[in-house]
Parts: sequence; structure tokens; C-alpha cells
Amino acid sequence: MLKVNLLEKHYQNVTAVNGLSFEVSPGEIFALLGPNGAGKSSLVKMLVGFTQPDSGSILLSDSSESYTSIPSHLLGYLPEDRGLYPEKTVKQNLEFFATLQGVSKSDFEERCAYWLDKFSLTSRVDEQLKALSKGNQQKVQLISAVLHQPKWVILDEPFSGLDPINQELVVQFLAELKQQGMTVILSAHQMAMVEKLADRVLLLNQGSAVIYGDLEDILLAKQAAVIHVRYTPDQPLGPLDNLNGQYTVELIKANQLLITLQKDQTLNELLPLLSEIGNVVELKNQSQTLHTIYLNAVASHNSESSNSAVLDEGKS
Ligand SMILES: Nc1ncnc2c1ncn2[C@@H]1O[C@H](COP(=O)(O)OP(=O)(O)OP(=O)(O)O)[C@@H](O)[C@H]1O
Repeated sequence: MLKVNLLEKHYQNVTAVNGLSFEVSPGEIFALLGPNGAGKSSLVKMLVGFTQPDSGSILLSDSSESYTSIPSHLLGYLPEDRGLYPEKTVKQNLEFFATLQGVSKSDFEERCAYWLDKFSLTSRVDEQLKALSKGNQQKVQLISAVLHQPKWVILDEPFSGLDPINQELVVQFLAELKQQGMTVILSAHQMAMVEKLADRVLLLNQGSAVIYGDLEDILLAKQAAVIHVRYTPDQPLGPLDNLNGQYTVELIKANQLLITLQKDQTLNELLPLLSEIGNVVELKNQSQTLHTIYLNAVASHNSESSNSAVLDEGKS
């Protein structure tokens, strides 16, 4: 278990991490979210022991040992600043990191072949790293982080610079790490990928926690179901009145409605009513995604912060 308590990090006059407390359980995929400058990398650097907190604590309990950051023998790390050797081949790069971590030659050969195949890089193994595209170099670096099968994997923006196909490959890669029993902490801006993967999330803004918890709970709690209806109207507007009152109905075009269900309402009650308004040709769930929840939470946190700054100014 990783427990972070009231963690703070300041750089000159910038508060990068502002009294953060959270926990990460073994075996989960934990996503750190937040806009540029929110404090994700500052947090990650403290978790891996690259920098020290100004106050607060990090406690990792593993077997009978405890640590104040994730120690290198338990850690696989993809840093924000990627660092491989461009003149060396793909294999030489991977071999270098595996040797540093004490991976045996036979384990290295087996794991290297396995992950290169998964990332469609087998045919590139003897090419110099600099001959690979940025995205492919990133995949090599991801492999280098897990060849020693660490218990904890921390990845700073593993999706950045990858095309949608490679983003999906990384989703599969991370799901497989979880299946193998690793705990994964990743920072990311790609909400659709996070939604597919993460068990729990921590959304940071200005160094503070804005949303923290189980992803499914967050997606469910924040939303009333919104259904987008495309239909061929029998008559303009008429039977819509039957829907309004029980549901919130918005006519967005002559043939399209947005209907918001109340929390305990089901589609069962809605469907017979819909048949009265015309021929329904399409129903789409337009409920909030992590993307919209993120945007709204950051916007309201920003406006709360600026309001309290104005209040503070008024006092002084
Ligand atoms: N070494 C440093 N010296 C001074 N300020 C720093 C340093 N590192 C980070 N900061 C500042 O701390 C704040 C948090 O930065 P951080 O890199 O942790 O954010 P982030 O959430 O990782 O952003 P991004 O998504 O852009 O990577 C920013 O205001 C940043 O300018």
C-alpha cells in the first residue's frame, strides 16, 4: 500500500503540490490527471525519490519493509524526460536497462522478444534507436521500464506522442501489467484512454486534489443519463409535452432531442413515450464522460480559487 499524507512541494514562489493526501492499493491502475502545471510530474518525482517533499509524507509498505519513496528495486519508471541512447540499437538499449536491474540473460531474451512482438517492433531490434520514429522510441522506453517485472510501475504521460493505434497498444500493455500483478500509476491527458483503463483517479489542479476516488463511482455520481434521440417527427412538438415534466427535454434540431433522465429513471419508462413522437431512428447515450467531468471540475476549482483570492485581497 502506498500512503501519501499532506504532501507539499514548493519551487521558489510556486506551490506545485499543495497538501495532497491519497492512497494507492497494490494491483490497481491509478491515474493522475490534471491540466499542464497541475503538479503531476512534481508529485511523481517525489513518489520515486528524485526530489524530496517540503512537508508531508510518503509511506510505501511492501512485505515487512516500509519506504519513504518507491525504491528502485520495486520500481519501473517512465520519466517525463525520456532517456535512451540514440546511437545504440533497440536491443542494446533494452539490454542496458535489464542488466542495470539484474535481469538474467535468459529472462531478458524471453521478455524482450515478448514485448517487442506485442509492440510490433521485432523487426527493428537491431536498428539504431535514432532510426525509429518518436512513437516507436517511446514504446522501447516503455518496455525498458518493465523488463525486470517491478511491483510498481510509474509512467509519466505514457500516451504522449502516440497515434491512436499505438495508444490502444499501450492500453493493452498496461492492462497486461495489471494482470501480471503490477501496480500502475500513470499521468495522462488522454481521458478516453484513462476511462478504459483506470481503477481509480486523482484529478489535480493547482497542486490540489479536485476529484479523487473510484472511476466508476465518479462517472456514475456526476451524471444524470442524457439520451440523444434522432427521429422523424410525425407532428411538430405535440407529444413532447407528455415527456416534459417527467424528463428534461430539449429540442436541439427539428428532428433531434436531448432527454435527461432523473437519477432513478430507466429507459423502460421512456421508450413507450418516445414512440408517440414519431419514428425514432437513433438513440445515443450522451452521458458525461471523464473528459467533461474533468473540464467542469477544473473550471469550477479555478473559479473558486480566483474568488477566494479576491476575498483575501479584500481583507488585506
Ligand atoms: N524544477 C522546477 N523549478 C521551478 N518550478 C517548477 C519546477 N518543476 C515544476 N515547476 C512548477 O511547478 C508547477 C507544477 O509543474 P508540474 O511539471 O509538476 O506539472 P504537470 O502537472 O506535470 O504539468 P504537465 O502536464 O505540463 O507535465 C508548475 O507551475 C511548474 O512551472
